[in-house]
Amino acid sequence: MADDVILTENEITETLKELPGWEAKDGWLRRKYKTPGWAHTMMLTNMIGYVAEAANHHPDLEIGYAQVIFKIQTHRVRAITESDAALAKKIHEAVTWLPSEESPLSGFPKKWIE
Ligand SMILES: C[C@H](O)[C@H](O)[C@H]1CNC2=NC(N)=NC(=O)C2=N1
Repeated sequence: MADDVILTENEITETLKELPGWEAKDGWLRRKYKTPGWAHTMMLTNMIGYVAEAANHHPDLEIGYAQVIFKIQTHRVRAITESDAALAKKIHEAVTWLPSEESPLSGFPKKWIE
């Protein structure tokens, strides 16, 4: 496993350009995801858990009826590292994915996770 590479302020700013709706606050990358309700909140939480375990890099989560607040930093160094940016990008890709117009998949018929 590579050593923890702590991101500079400029690198964090550049990272956030690729992460719509995210912020860097108090040494954490953070994003609030709004869900259609409790069932989607639970599915989203489990998906995050699965990806985090596969990555062996874990967020802090705050779960509400129709939202999940995702916070990530590298605990070992108490700072935002390349690992945090990589996990945030993967999670954001998975959370926001819906079928394209060209896809044979119809997609969830109502409001999805934002
Ligand atoms: C032993 C295991 O690899 C470490 O505890 C991992 C697990 N997940 C982790 N997640 C995060 N966010 N930071 C860490 O330092 C970390 N360390």
